[in-house]
Amino acid sequence: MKLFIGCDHGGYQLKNEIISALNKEQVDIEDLGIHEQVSTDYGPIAKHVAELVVEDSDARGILICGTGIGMSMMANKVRGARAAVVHDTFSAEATRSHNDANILCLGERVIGPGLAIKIVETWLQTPFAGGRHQRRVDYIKNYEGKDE
Ligand SMILES: O=C[C@H](O)[C@H](O)[C@H](O)COP(=O)(O)O
Repeated sequence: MKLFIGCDHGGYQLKNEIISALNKEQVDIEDLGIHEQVSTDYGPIAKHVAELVVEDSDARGILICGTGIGMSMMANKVRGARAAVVHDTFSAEATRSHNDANILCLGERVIGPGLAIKIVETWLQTPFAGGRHQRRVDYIKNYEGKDE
């Protein structure tokens, strides 16, 4: 699976810990920065990751800032992006199986690395369940006028 990952300064340490923890044989990670701990606006990073994710239906994205919130707000402006802020494993599973989220947003200032890595693993491993959820996700897709 192709995985695009990005962060601002608020998520820089957690991004590096997640990259270190992931199995590189299972995920092809592309780190879109930032690459040093300097104050950085989250908007352009979120836009970049989201645009790459929506171009490839098999790709996923992870965006990390202080809270995950700014990243999710920006990413969800990109047509085809379904970004979700998640800070527990139940929601990590649900946002994949029910919502077919293609971008996971995390807040380094909200949770520790142990839980964050568990959330990422759960989120990457959980398939979309389809069925009744397909109709609901299709409603979102139809609203934004994008056919996938
Ligand atoms: O949603 C926004 C993110 O959490 C940012 O990482 C945060 O707002 C950055 O704040 P500051 O510039 O005070 O470090």
